[in-house]
Amino acid sequence: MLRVMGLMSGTSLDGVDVAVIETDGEQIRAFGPSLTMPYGEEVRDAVRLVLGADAPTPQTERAGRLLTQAHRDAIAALFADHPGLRPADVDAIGFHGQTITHRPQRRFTWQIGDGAWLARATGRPVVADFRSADVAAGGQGAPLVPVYHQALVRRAVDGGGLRLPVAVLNIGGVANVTWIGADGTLLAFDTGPGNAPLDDWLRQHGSLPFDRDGEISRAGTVDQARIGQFLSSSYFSIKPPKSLDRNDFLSNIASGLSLADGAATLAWACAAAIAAAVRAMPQPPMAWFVCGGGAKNTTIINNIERISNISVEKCPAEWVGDMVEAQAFGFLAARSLRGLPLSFPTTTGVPAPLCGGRLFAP
Ligand SMILES: Nc1ncnc2c1ncn2[C@@H]1O[C@H](COP(=O)(O)OP(=O)(O)OP(=O)(O)O)[C@@H](O)[C@H]1O
Ligand SMILES: CC(=O)N[C@H]1[C@@H]2OC[C@@H](O2)[C@@H](O)[C@@H]1O[C@H](C)C(=O)O
Repeated sequence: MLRVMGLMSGTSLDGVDVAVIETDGEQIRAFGPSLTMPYGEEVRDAVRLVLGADAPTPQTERAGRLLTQAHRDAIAALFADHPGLRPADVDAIGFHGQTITHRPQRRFTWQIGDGAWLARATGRPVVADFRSADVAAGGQGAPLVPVYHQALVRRAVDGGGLRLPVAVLNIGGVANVTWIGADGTLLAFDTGPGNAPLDDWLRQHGSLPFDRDGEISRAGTVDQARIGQFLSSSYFSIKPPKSLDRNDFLSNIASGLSLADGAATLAWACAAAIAAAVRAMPQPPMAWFVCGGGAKNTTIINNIERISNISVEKCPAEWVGDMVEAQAFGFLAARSLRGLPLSFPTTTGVPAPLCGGRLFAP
């Protein structure tokens, strides 16, 4: 068993999640401490400036440097909060970096962040660059979390009380789903926009970072004509596996609406895209389990239940919903070190199960 630390900086650009787990890359033995360190405006602005970049520039260098330093600071904060855990107790760090551009159809995906620098700064082996090998082999490069969702679900099934098939949702900036069948079959893909268009809408029109607890979207009226238009996007008829970049769906479906009606329409759009995902599954899931920050948006959660007619169940407490992605990159680091596959034909569309990640020694 390894003790690994996973680091995730997701598409919502809210901060770095750090989580420790004990695993051999197949089973999860224990969950360790975790924390979120929000980004300061300097890092967030530097990253926003380079979203969509496809070649290195002084701006991408700067964003990568600030981002990596913020990850080092988040790691230091975790050790400071947990003096019983020393750096030497961590066998490896899984460092996702920050996706700034994701164009798998051009075999291009770019996560900024300097794995070599982080390995030197922490004195620990770092596994980074998780998506490139998959994209180079013709896969979508995302989602990569499904194999970890599978391990979580297996543990919960063994513990009793969870019946298959289930669907584990991650609602971050973009939303993705992992369907797990009774025989362990995996099917995974990005369902559509998550919180990103809603966050952008509230930032631009309400000077708010996000729709806390779904309060603003709850107060508005959904514009169903715009939802109809949104659901006619070709993305929803593409067969999975499929993946998205943060800004593939922008907040312009809300243009001209009031703050609350725009928020209500965007929160419905996120849920309608999730409900539409059931059509691609071999069987409807018995329940949704929702991770990621969007799990706290009760409007989105209620909408998912209403549109899909499938209940959203509480995740087992040990999962720590906000930390699942960070835990996953620790798990993927362990798999990478053991040469186990990270992606599969049914999760990224890669032709055969494939390992990935690049190891940086300290
Ligand atoms: N209390 C809350 N109420 C409503 N929404 C919330 C709350 N807390 C967080 N969120 C939403 O969750 C988002 C952050 O989610 P998360 O950290 O899972 O995303 P991410 O990891 O950056 O994205 P991705 O999974 O796409 O890479 C915020 O931007 C916000 O929209
Ligand atoms: C290219 C990229 O970074 N994609 C992210 C993004 O955020 C959510 C969704 O889109 C998912 O496909 C993926 O992240 C998770 C962690 C994954 O790879 O499973």
